Amino acid sequence: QQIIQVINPNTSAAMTHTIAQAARAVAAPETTIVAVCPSQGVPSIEGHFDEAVAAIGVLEQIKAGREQGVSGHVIACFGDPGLLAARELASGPVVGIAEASMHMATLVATRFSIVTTLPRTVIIARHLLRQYGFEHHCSAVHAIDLPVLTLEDGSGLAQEKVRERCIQAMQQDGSGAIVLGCGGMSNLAQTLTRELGIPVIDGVSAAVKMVESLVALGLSTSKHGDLDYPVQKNLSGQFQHLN
Ligand SMILES: NC(=O)NC1=NC(=O)NC1=O
Repeated sequence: QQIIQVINPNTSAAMTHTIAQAARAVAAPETTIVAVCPSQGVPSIEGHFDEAVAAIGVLEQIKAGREQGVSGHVIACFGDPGLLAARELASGPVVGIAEASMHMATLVATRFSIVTTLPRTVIIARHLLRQYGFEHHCSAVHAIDLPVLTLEDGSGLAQEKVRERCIQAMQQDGSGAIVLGCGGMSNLAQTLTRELGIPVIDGVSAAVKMVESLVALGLSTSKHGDLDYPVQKNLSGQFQHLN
């Protein structure tokens, strides 16, 4: 038995539920998924400011998960907010859904496209492609030009826009795979893969299986060097609970 903590870095309960369902759909029988989100922070993450605010909530959840003895962690926002800080704090493996989906895409295609939410989050995806070394694997990054929380408004409009953008990417980009660029899209991958006949990859499920693999291989975050636990010091005020 093992527990994998899946953190939705935004405070939307509906999106946490969507993410939890996608994680549980692929988790191994011996894996228990614990889905959480910060008690305070941003309702959705749509830029650099939101990511900075959300990162503190991610670290709070990582600390709580480590104290509960979880085997590993998933950061379920396409910006992978707080990823390296989370790896310092965690003892188990920490995988972000952007890096997980990008890695998976490179294993099934020579080029992939990304379909994300607002145009301004395109730059965040581009920063991650460079940081992870996948720039030359990614043909294009598209945005549905709708706010993140429209994915949870029940209208189906955002889901239809994702489908349209995936079809465009398949026809125009010369990509063999498509990466869904938002945790809130995690329930669309299977249907779109079947309908479009192209691997459409969700980062939540990819990250859950990568954490399971790391645990199975006995691999956890290296504490040799820059991902060692944070230097002990006295955090003050509202950050005391992170000590
Ligand atoms: N590109 C994105 O839409 N990132 C995200 N913002 C959120 O609040 N969750 C995501 O996955």
